[in-house]
Amino acid sequence: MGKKTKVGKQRKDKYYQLAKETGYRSRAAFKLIQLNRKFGFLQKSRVCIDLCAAPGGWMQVAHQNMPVSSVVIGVDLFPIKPVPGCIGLTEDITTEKCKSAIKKEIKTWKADVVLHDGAPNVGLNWIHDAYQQACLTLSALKLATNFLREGGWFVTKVFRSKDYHALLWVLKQFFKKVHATKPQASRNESSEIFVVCQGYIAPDTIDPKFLDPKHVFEDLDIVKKQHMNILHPEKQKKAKAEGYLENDYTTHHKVMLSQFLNPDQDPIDLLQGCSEIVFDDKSVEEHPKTTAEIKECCKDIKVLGRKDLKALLSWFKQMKEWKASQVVKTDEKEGSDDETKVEETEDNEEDGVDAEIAELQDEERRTSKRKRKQLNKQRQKLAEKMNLKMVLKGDGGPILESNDMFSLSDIKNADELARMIDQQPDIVAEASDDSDDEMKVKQKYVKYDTESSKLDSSGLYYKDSDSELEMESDSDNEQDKETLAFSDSDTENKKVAKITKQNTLLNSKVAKTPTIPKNHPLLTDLDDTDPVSRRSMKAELWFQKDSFKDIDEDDDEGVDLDKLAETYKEKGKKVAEDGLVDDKRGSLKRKLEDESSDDDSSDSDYDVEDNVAPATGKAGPDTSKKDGFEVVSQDPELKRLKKTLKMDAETLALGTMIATSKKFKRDLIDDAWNRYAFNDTNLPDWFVEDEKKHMKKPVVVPEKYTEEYKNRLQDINARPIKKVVEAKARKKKRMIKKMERAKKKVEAVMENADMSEREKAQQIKTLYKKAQTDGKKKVTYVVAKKHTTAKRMKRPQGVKGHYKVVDPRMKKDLRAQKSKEKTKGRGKKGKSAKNNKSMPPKKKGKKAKAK
Ligand SMILES: C[S@@+](CC[C@H](N)C(=O)[O-])C[C@H]1O[C@@H](n2cnc3c(N)ncnc32)[C@H](O)[C@@H]1O
Repeated sequence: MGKKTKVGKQRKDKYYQLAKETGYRSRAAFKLIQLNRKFGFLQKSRVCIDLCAAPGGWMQVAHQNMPVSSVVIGVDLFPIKPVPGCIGLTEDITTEKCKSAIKKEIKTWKADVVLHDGAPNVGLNWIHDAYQQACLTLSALKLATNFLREGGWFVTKVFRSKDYHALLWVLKQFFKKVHATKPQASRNESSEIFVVCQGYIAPDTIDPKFLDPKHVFEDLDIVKKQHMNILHPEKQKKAKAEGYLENDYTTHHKVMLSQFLNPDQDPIDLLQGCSEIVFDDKSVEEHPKTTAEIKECCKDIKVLGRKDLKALLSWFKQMKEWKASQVVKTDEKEGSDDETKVEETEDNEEDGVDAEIAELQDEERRTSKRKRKQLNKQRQKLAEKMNLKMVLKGDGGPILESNDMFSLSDIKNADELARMIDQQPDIVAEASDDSDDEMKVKQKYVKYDTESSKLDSSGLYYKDSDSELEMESDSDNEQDKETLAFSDSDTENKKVAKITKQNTLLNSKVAKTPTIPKNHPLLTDLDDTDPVSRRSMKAELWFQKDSFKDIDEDDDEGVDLDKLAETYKEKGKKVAEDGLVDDKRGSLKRKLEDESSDDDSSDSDYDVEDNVAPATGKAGPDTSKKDGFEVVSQDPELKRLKKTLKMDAETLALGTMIATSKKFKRDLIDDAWNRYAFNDTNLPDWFVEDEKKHMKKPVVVPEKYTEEYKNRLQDINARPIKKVVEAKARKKKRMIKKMERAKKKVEAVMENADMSEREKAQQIKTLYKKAQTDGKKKVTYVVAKKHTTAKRMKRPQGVKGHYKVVDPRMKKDLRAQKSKEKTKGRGKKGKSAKNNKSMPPKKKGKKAKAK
């Protein structure tokens, strides 16, 4: 199109704009970019000839994509404005002169790729233009055959016209693979397509007919062309002097239509020697598909063109099929009359059976679906309950507890209970370690039904066989726990409320079924106010700890300190593992608090009737015994003690030493008393204080013992708290998601053919940059100079990015506010409240809002 500068509105599409922006000389450049992206022919090419190259868009693309110092020769009717690193020739590609001009430039080299985007000066009519273009392509191919190396590429523009297939056929003779494609940059309304030919065969000699438009585009059928041999034109089949067939002395041969419609006959073979087709079948002749045109074609086969022959062949095919269907129909009709009746009855019977089977199958499917649904529902419920710790693993829950198994109304006293335990094979009772005369029964495991569900040492049910369901719900449990822990949504709360309600109802149902008299001997008041029993209970509680379990009375008299240190290490480890050392704060205090709250909850789990220590290993000490039962009392004093007790490394070490060595313990107690201790009352405060300081021998815990605890506590304290870890994990997750989103966007950008590489790179950079920031703009606050308003201030030196100019007053105010927040709550409550009241409310100015 060279100098043709007519630019219609329609031409100014996005590729036009893009070409302007990116500096390509023509929008056609994007077509080559897209073709090259698909086939990658430029990357490995060293020599490229671009035919019809003006204004040079393809030359630019070729130069950019080929290796450095490659040769690009552009040829056009019109002079090409020099493209850096490329050679431009002004020649007509259809001439011999052009060939020698290229030869001059290319010397002895061979081209790796020949491009052709030629469009002749057109305008007469479309058919003429298309033909001209096809001829130009043949000329380009001719040049390509001169300069291409073996295995080289030829890329050409072709218009879809009647000559398209002929052209494609010729191209296929010269190249191993021929791909026809229409790049995005090519307008849809344009009939141009691009043919990428791969792997030039490079024949030694080429029959000039292949490159002669007159011959290639002649209206002759492909069968004829196939006699042409591209590699060995001399071997082309010459028409043999076959002579006449016997009794056949004419060149005009009539063939009956029925012969063509014979399924065993190949119509192409028949067509070879046929001059006229005679209709001998009325039904075919009258068939709607037998058009007047077909009838006309049948009259003289020798004058038919490719198109007509094709139409004729397809008509034969259709007629053959129609004929075959006709035959089948008549056969069916004949046979069907006799068999219809028999078949009908059989069919009816079969249908009935089928329907029945289908119905049964349906029913079965529905039942199994219902069952599955129910099972899923049960599983879900169980998982929810487990989540709320209403039921523990394997806990059948209160529903399973049968009244006849353990009914308080049936048991009047401890003897009765003992008797019942003896009678009930399901209940396994274990006698207490202290074999008192009184019956102290610690029910450790209670089988409460034949399904072997048991109570574990902590009084919780478990099942012997871990069913699949349990395994699932267990894992679900872990997951759901987290969900519940972080979920504060209404639905979750409602769910929890609903389940709790259900459970309460169930509990109450079980508990309320038997009517128990109020003055039942097993019902005891938990609030034991007797201080003596409380103290003894405390002591009992203390000595029930695990640490004292393995201690024999006087076994450790002669224990040496080294041995003690070893034991201490072992024990220390166990203590830490057991969670005596709080793994979050490094303080035992919280752990103890948790324990005490657990106690609370477990206490509250029992109804009044359940005051009887119900088979829990954690049963309290036997302080008050009624009818031989241990009574667990709530001990507020102990709770207070636990709460206030601060366990540092030294105390923990001391505790372990006490627990492991009787001697050490006795010495410690001995040292706490002296002969001057009289337990006097009403002493002055200063004296009491002094006594505390000086009247006891200070306990020295060897440093090496405390060290380990210190280290452990340090480790624990160094750990970030759970909420921080969670927040960090959430942040990380957000970042990962962001990056994934950015990646997707980057992929989209990479696939965008409308953008240049540079634009893509820029956009990708910004996308990643944006993904890496946490979305908050970093704002630098700059304090305004005196007598300058914020608006007037220019960007101060050294300040990059987003900045805000703030008033100096505001800065001071904010600082004051911060320090006030820090000191909030210090001092006496009453006093601060008073002060707050007396302080005037702070004004909320615009400046404060700005922050
Ligand atoms: C569509 S333009 C080529 C655009 C070119 N590929 C580019 O990217 O800038 C077609 C070119 O074919 C050229 N052309 C047409 N007939 C030609 C011929 N016989 N010999 C050489 N060039 C010819 C025209 O001058 C016109 O510049």
